[in-house]
Amino acid sequence: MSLPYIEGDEFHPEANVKKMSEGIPLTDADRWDWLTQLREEAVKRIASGSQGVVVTCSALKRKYRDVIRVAPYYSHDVLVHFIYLHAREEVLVARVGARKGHYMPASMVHSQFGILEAPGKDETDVISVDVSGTLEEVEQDALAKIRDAVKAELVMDS
Ligand SMILES: Nc1ncnc2c1ncn2[C@@H]1O[C@H](COP(=O)(O)OP(=O)(O)O)[C@@H](O)[C@H]1O
Ligand SMILES: O=C(O)[C@H](O)[C@@H](O)[C@H](O)[C@H](O)COP(=O)(O)O
Repeated sequence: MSLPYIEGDEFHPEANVKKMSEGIPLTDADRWDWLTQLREEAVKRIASGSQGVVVTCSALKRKYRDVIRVAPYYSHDVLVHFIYLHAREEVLVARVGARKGHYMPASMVHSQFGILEAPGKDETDVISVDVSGTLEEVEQDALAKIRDAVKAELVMDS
């Protein structure tokens, strides 16, 4: 997509990383400043001339997504889209278990499913992508859906 990329993991404070390394799920309070910071970083990139920005993070609850959704309040021409990457728990546990050199143990995937609020039908800014397939399949599907969403937006604007 040739856009700058903000990886949410890199913005967790040390206390959050320590908790997650110990297999302790974060609380809403632990996530609040982190989500705000991700939004601020994204808005900053756009304000400094970027056409857009990709942020990856686990916005598991609707109220977390709402933190990101207020971005246009700070920078009026910003349009927010979410891409909801979903797969069955077993698939994600296996992938996280096989991942090397990351602080998050696979055991935490379960608690994340426990609090996950899958986007509702009324969250019309969400594009859903099933990530059970290969990386190539996921990439193609995601890019096709993003292109469609952008096209639909241009039609609405014209
Ligand atoms: N479609 C896929 N097929 C196989 N492995 C995948 C796929 N997507 C991601 N992975 C692997 O799963 C692990 C978790 O993916 P990652 O991108 O780190 O997820 P997140 O940052 O959302 O936790 C990584 O080791 C990644 O290489
Ligand atoms: O809100 C949270 O509980 C964390 O953000 C968590 O969801 C995130 O998954 C970890 O930072 C692990 O990093 P990965 O997203 O790379 O697995």
